[in-house]
Amino acid sequence: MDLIERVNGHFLESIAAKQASMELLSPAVAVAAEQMVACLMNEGKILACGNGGSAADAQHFAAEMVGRFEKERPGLAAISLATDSSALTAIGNDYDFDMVFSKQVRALGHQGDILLAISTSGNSANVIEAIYAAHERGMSVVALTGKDGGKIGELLSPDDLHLNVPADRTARIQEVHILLIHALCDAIDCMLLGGE
Ligand SMILES: O=C(CO)[C@@H](O)[C@H](O)[C@H](O)[C@H](O)COP(=O)(O)O
Ligand SMILES: [Zn+2]
Repeated sequence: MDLIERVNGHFLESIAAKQASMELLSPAVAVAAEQMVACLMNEGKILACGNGGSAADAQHFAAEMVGRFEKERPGLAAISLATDSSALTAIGNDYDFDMVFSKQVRALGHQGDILLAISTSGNSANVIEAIYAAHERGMSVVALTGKDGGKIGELLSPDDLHLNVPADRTARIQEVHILLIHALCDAIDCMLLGGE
């Protein structure tokens, strides 16, 4: 087996997924960034959640909000719900793993906050529960999914935004998700600080 060919295949597939996503999702990313800026300027915050690679994405996003992305600016209010190992293990152990994010949303979320829900399949039960909890709290949802959007695609409300990556392979969807997250960070900074 030619491993270089195989690696080239990953690059080509990733490029194709990104090209298709650009054509489909750029306007929705701009709207999501506008909603996030409005939320942050109104004393709101963004809660982010996901499993596995998407947990890393939630943490990555929150770090770039609270710290910085590319430009110097005051920190912005965002929390990864996938990062506190004590909360995750306590809720998972004492209640149910399906509740690890929703319990945190109910504890921390307020009307006007935004939930950034990340799931490549759109079917992770704990992310779905977090969306129910966000709706209950009067929060809107920005959902990053892939494949057919899964159950998440069906339960979003008209106030929510669905960024569904048109790809089937989890790795490719994750690669587009991190690009979408960086594009969101850049658009938020551009609105707050002006573009160069
Ligand atoms: O990073 C990867 C695969 O690339 C895995 O860790 C993956 O994130 C996990 O299997 C997740 O549990 C998948 O959940 P989801 O994206 O379907 O919500
Ligand atoms: Zn991965």
